[in-house]
Amino acid sequence: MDRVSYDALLWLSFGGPEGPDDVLPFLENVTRGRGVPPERLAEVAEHYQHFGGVSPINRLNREAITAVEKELAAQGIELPVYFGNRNWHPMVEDTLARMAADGVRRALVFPTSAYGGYSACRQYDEDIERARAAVGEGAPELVKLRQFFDHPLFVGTLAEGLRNAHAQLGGARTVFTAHSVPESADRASGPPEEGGRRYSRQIAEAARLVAAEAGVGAYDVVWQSRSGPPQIPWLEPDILDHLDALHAQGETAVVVCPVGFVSEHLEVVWDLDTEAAARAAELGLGFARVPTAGGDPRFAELVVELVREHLMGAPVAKLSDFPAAGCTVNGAPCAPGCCEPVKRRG
Ligand SMILES: CC1=C(CCC(=O)O)c2cc3nc(cc4[nH]c(cc5[nH]c(cc1n2)c(C)c5CCC(=O)O)c(CCC(=O)O)c4C)C(CCC(=O)O)=C3C
Ligand SMILES: [Fe+2]
Repeated sequence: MDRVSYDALLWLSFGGPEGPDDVLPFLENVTRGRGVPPERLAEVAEHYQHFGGVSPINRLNREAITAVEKELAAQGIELPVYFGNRNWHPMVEDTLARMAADGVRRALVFPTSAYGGYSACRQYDEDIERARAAVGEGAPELVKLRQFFDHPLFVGTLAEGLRNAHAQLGGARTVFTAHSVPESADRASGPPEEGGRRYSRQIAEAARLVAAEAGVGAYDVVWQSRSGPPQIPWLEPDILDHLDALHAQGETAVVVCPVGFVSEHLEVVWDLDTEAAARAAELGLGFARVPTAGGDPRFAELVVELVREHLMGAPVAKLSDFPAAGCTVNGAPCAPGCCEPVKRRG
C-alpha cells in the first residue's frame, strides 16, 4: 500500500509572552472577540508580571521539540520540526511562510492539546486555515494529528506521577483538574449526534484511566482558570471551591493532577502551584501536584508514535472507546458541527 509522504512536522501551540512588554499584546491576541471582561484581563496580566512577564510555555515547547527531534532521529525518521503559535511569536503564519520557502509541500501538525472542544481542537483548525490563507498559493497541505488524551503513554506518564505524589503525601484525596470552558462550549464540543460534551467527557475518561492505572480509588474531576462574565455558566466545581469542600468533609491532604494540560505553563504554575497551593495551606490541607506529561521523555515517544500512525500505518494506540478524532486536513472540522465556536451575544 502507498503511504502519503510528508516533508515536515509543524508543532502548533498556544504561545505566551517572553517579556513584560509582550504581556498586553499577547492577551489582546488571546481574547480578541472572545468577550473576556477587562478586569479579568488586568488580573491575568498581573499573574504574568509575577514571572517577569515571561510564560514558560515557549521554552517548554522548544525543549519538547528538541526531544522529539532526537526521538525522530533515533527512529531513523527524517522529518524537520517547525514551531508556530496561535497567539505569540513565532506566529504560525510566519512559520508556515518559512516552511513554504523551504520547499515543504505537505506537513503533519502536532497541536499541543490532548482533547476535543473549541479551545483545544477546533481553534487549532482555525489557526491552520488562517495560516494557509496568509501564505496563499503554495501553502503546504497540513494534516493535523489526532487527540491523544487516551494514549497509553499520556495516561501512563500521569499515572506514574500520581503514584509518586501519593507516596509523598499519605492519605490524600486525588483531584483531577482541567481548564474550565463555558457550559455552552462544552455542549458544542463534539458532533451533535453524539450529544456534545466531548471535552468534559474526555477529561472524565482520561481521569478514570489515570486513576485506574495508578490504583487510586476515590477521586474528583474539577475545573480551573475560568474567565468570562460571571453570569455565564462555566464548568464547575472550581478547584478553589472544591478545596474548601474537601476540607469541610474532613480531608487532610490533596494530590492535584492537571490532566487537562500538557505543560507547566502559567495555568499550572500560577493557578495551581500558587493560588490553589495557597488555599490548601490556609485550610491546613497537605498539597502535592503531579507534573504534566509534556516534560517527560515518554512524551516525545508519544508524539513520534502519532507521527508513525501516518508515516507507517502504525497501529492506533488508545485506551478508551471514544472515536479517534481531531485528525483533519487543512483545518477542516472533525465532523459537521463538531467543536463549534460559541455564539456570543452583543
Ligand atoms: C480548554 C483550554 C485550554 C487547554 C487546551 C489547550 O492547551 O489548548 C487552554 C490552554 C491555555 N490557555 C492559556 C492562556 C489563556 N487562556 C485564556 C482564556 C481562555 N482559555 C480557555 C480554554 C482553554 N485554554 C477559554 C475558554 C478561555 C476564555 C476565552 C476564550 O473563549 O478563548 C486567556 C485569557 C485570559 C483569561 O481569561 O484567563 C489566557 C491568557 C494558555 C497559555 C498559558 C501561558 O501563557 O503559559 C494555555 C496553554
Ligand atoms: Fe474537533
